[in-house]
Amino acid sequence: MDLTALIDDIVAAMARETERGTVASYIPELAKVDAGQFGVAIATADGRLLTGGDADTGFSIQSISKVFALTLALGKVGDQLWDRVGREPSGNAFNSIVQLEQEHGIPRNPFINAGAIVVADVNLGGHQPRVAIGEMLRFVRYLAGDDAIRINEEVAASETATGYRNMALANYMRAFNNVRHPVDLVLGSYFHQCAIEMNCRQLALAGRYLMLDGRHPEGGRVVSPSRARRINALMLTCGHYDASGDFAFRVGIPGKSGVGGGILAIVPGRAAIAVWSPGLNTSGNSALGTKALEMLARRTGWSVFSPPEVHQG
Ligand SMILES: NC(=O)CC[C@H](N)C(=O)O
Repeated sequence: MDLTALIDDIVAAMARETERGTVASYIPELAKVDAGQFGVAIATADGRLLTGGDADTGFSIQSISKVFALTLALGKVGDQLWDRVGREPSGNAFNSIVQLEQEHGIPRNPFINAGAIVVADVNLGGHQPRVAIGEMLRFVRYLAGDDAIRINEEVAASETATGYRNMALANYMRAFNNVRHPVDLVLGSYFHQCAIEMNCRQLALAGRYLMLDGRHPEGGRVVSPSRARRINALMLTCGHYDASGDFAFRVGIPGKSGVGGGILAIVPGRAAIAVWSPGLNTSGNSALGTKALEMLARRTGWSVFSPPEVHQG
């Protein structure tokens, strides 16, 4: 499989698309982004990095940060995390509150907002937000091998000023003692983690440990093999909220989306893929990003549901 030619085909096909979705506007700073952009990067298990389109343009990773935050939280508290957050798809929107009352303040999974706020609470660990934010940034830089990765303070401030739903979720869970630090500190940390800015190239590199059974490609281990597999399992079942089933059906590999329009997708043993296009579909997932991954999976044969020998890439 000639991945360079495939990337060229994908970039050309996405340029022709007229249904490009709608840029998120509930975080005012994100509404300023031009919906005409599309980028893709593929980091392969044999150490290549192939890119196309706007792969060097930075974007807000938003909920993709929940993958890295979960990895850190599991490193801190291990399986005890699962006393405070579930592992089931919610079947609801990413910012929904409805299940929390019936389910006693325990969010369905770490990738919906409520679950990610609990994870942020765990990662605070009694420290000030700047300590947790610094740790997260160092972790992502280490995964990507790139110290240029930064937090976009305007995006963080924009969400801090308007994140009423997240404030409601955090306060609600505080009432169940499932958020244990002051709500403003937890959300300060969460909003900054979401405001990490990366380009497709950096994001694909940061995702390599998940295709390598938890190994860092430069040596050493980020997580154990079983933990890497479990994070991938959660990405497949919960990474696209109430559209996770549709993503598994159409694309067939674990993926995590963010309202900045990025998606990180993992083909175990093969590739870590980042796509980005800011226009979202009605579930809040990148419209073109999903289409591009569908095309890539079809052309390469990459799927977690097929034996590796049929993969062409
Ligand atoms: N789906 C997302 O990317 C949501 C992240 C965003 N920061 C929020 O909490 O609303």
